Amino acid sequence: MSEAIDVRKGLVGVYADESSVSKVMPETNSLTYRGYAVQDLCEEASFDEVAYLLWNGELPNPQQLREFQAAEKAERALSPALLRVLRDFPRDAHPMDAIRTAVSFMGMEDPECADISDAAQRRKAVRLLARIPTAVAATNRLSKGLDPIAPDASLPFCENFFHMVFGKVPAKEVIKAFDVSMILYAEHTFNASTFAARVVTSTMADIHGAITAGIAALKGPLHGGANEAVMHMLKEIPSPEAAEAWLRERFDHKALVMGFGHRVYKNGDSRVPTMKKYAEIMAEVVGDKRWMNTSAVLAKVMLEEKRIHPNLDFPAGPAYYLMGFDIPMFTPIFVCSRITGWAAHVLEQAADNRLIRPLSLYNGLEQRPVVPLAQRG
Ligand SMILES: CC(=O)SCCNC(=O)CCNC(=O)[C@H](O)C(C)(C)COP(=O)(O)OP(=O)(O)OC[C@H]1O[C@@H](n2cnc3c(N)ncnc32)[C@H](O)[C@@H]1OP(=O)(O)O
Ligand SMILES: O=C([O-])CC(=O)C(=O)O
Repeated sequence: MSEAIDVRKGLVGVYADESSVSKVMPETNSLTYRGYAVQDLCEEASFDEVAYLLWNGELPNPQQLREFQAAEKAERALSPALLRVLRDFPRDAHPMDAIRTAVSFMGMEDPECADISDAAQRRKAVRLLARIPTAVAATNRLSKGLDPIAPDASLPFCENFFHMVFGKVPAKEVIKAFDVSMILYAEHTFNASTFAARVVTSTMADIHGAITAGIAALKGPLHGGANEAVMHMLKEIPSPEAAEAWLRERFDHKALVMGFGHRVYKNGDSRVPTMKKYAEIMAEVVGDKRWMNTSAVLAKVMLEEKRIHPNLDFPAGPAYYLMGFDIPMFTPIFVCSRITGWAAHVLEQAADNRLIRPLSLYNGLEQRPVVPLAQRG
């Protein structure tokens, strides 16, 4: 008799490979990037330092950081051809579809597109880190009938993003909250989008293909798309006082509550306390506590009734809203950050590659004869 085959739907609990990029420790609700606690990185480092860390394994010294920042700043501009393509996208296209297509186009334009050597992939990763925010900001402005704003190489990464979206740089508290969100979103082991990028890389395809796949996977509401869904949900709830009744109605319909639950963390997402702190700072800065008050009611009732904790998308959604971003930009902003984690995994996968190709347990019909077309009723 053959042994029972262990099918792990959703690959739950499966270790697909080893990785030294980050470590999720659900037993202590903690997360480290290359050995550093993520909340320490949020307080002591900037997003570009974290990008350097993820790609190089160590935090940069001041000289290394200056060189890394200079390389990123030099690559921010989009080509005239890409800008023309962005202008031709349907006005109502979802920005995630636009950015996925833009990254694919960047691949065709890149002179090193097909070169999958480690050195070339690293250079292309810098170009993607630099250009994706430009494409996200341009897409947002074009969707509103506004002209894109060119990147400003005199501005740091986060300041430049606000400049390209709004034409101005906000207060330092807002920049800090945004920078923290970028650090928290940067990397999270073998999540669905990172795994998609690794699968593509395992075929020896190029980094633009891997990142395009990552973006496609991130869009879904069970993954990165949840940060947009959270804000739509918060806006549907008339007031914090109405939140509990609204939620109980969702329970009656057995509906998913967006921004809650996680495949790995079952007792709380390591990143939530830090993001919540900065979302609350944003609520103070803007003078609007409604979203955080509504969020607090939802989190309390979800925990009491379902024992389910919020994930990072839950505080990130209102934080981005309070920063003034349009809701369809939230997941593209996640892309601007996660390009760092995806690229780190592309490099790691390629450095010790084996084609990723699992098995499926067939449960269809037994083999049968093909009936010629004329005899089929
Ligand atoms: C950055 C990120 O990608 S974080 C994730 C963002 N995604 C979301 O916020 C979407 C909402 N959450 C979910 O859909 C899920 O929690 C996921 C997809 C994140 C994780 O899914 P899984 O690991 O497969 O969790 P699983 O489905 O086993 O959940 C266990 C139970 O909790 C329930 N549950 C989990 N999350 C939620 C939720 N958000 N709302 C209501 N019920 C939930 C499930 O329905 C399931 O109930 P059951 O045992 O009665 O069937
Ligand atoms: O780890 C996951 O499955 C999803 C997640 O939180 C992330 O990608 O940041």
